Amino acid sequence: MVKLNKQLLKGNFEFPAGLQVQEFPEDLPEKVIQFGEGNFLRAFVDWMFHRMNKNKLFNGRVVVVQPIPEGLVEKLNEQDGLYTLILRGLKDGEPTEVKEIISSVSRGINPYTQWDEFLKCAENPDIEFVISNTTEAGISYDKNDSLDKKPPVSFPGKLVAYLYHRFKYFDGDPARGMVIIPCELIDRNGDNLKRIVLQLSDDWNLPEEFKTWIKEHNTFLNTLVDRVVTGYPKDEITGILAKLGYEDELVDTGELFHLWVIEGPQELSERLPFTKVGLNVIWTDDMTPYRTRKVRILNGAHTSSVPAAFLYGLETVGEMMEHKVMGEYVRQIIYDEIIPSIDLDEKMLTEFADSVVERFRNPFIKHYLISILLNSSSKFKTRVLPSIIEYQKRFGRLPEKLTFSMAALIAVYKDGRVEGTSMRARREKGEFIMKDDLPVLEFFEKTWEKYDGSRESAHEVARTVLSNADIWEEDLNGVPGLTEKVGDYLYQITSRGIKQTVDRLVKGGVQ
Ligand SMILES: NC(=O)c1ccc[n+]([C@@H]2O[C@H](COP(=O)([O-])OP(=O)(O)OC[C@H]3O[C@@H](n4cnc5c(N)ncnc54)[C@H](O)[C@@H]3O)[C@@H](O)[C@H]2O)c1
Ligand SMILES: O=P(O)(O)OC[C@@H](O)[C@@H](O)[C@H](O)[C@H](O)CO
Repeated sequence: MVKLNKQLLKGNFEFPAGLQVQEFPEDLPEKVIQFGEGNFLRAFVDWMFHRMNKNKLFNGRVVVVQPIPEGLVEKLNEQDGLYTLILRGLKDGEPTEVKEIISSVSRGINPYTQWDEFLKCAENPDIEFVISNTTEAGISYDKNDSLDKKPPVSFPGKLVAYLYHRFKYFDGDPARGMVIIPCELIDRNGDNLKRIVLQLSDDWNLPEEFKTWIKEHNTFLNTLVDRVVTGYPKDEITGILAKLGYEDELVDTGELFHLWVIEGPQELSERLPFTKVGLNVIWTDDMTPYRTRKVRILNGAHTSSVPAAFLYGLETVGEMMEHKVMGEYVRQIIYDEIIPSIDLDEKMLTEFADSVVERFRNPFIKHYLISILLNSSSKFKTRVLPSIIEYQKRFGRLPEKLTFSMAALIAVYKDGRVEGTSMRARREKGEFIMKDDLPVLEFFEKTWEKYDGSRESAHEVARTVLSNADIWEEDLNGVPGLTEKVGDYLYQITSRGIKQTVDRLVKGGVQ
């Protein structure tokens, strides 16, 4: 089979009907440097730049930097930055599939083997924007990082190296400051990235003038992204490629829905005219309500329902939503516990929740529970725990199902064995590989080893887990009633099994 690359676009290859293909944009300059080549950015930001280019609006391309040693830039370069994006869902009630070859990526750079090439991008005056999505783990301060490492280990370290090179090359020219737009799903991603960039600049004794240039002439924006991206469609790839007629190792899939909230000055919306091509991008001066709504309802519902659904034996979000018990469990969690815990307009929250339920039910995408389970402990802290704590404060009692969801998450690690950097764990249906931070996996392995099957021992597991301030940033045994309830649920899950426990919980029978 022929491979997707620019020759294919330039030649007479007969692309299948229904696939949108643009002329290869050879002459467009690179205007964006992007840290991260993952599924999400390719199905979201790069798709947006592509849409603008198609409408002759942005007229620029994205040079993609691989943030860690392993990644996809080699494959990206083999395909001249091209890949096929398949978006699926209901549009005006009709099943819709949009297939398109995305051509906004100019090339990929691996800074581990192409450090000079990476720095050369800092010398390019056309490159004005930095985009990133390096997972929640990416925007973190590493005090051992160093400018002498080529490249520095962390993403913020690489960004400092880039900005410092630019600062020196353009002699501190204020006009060469960058607009930095992170997409990581952490609270106030732009503010946090800026804080770490300045901290590293201090640690590395970089000149005061550089730090002033960062503060005064570079803009760090806070953003919130929303689109379910299901990535490479491993189950259906043979059929998809047969229909496309060419080989593409970077096929990406996701839902039709998208929303990008950017907290930033209106004048930037002129330089980044996403809305002019109908993209759902909101420029605002306060993204907090959007973030609270999305992270607590959509991500919170995922993170609180997936452990139980996965232990139950289900595989995808779609299956979970259509399941008689689990589907009801998710709805009860959203409407009876998460929404009442949030201090925002209830009507607005309910409308958003309705749309989330519909998106979760999207029958045209396969969102695997196991991929949502990845790094669940840190996600639980930011996405679910605030709902538990705030519900407790508002109503003087714990939300049953969210509290149970904590026990279900702890139960996922039961009898798991750490192997290398992941854990071999077991549900009724069979073995699976659980991925989380290594210290977290080791902690759960050790904690469960002491379990003897008794109620007291289940309470001890709950007490030990809740006391781990490295995971929760506080000792959660201080939350009234939490240890007791989580311990009870752990005992029920391990003695009766997950199915019976959830079934009774949903029908209001467990206590
Ligand atoms: N997939 C979705 O539906 C979706 C939707 C919204 C937001 N997100 C966010 O996007 C993130 C990435 O999702 P994805 O689907 O693109 O995953 P992916 O695995 O395809 O890509 C992950 C990217 O992060 C980089 N990365 C991983 N660990 C890193 C580290 N420690 N330091 C620096 N870079 C690191 C990788 O190099 C890669 O570029 C997720 O963490 C999620 O919070 C995903
Ligand atoms: O991508 P993660 O692993 O951070 O979280 C899993 C899902 O909750 C997430 O991908 C959502 O589908 C997404 O945030 C929707 O915008």
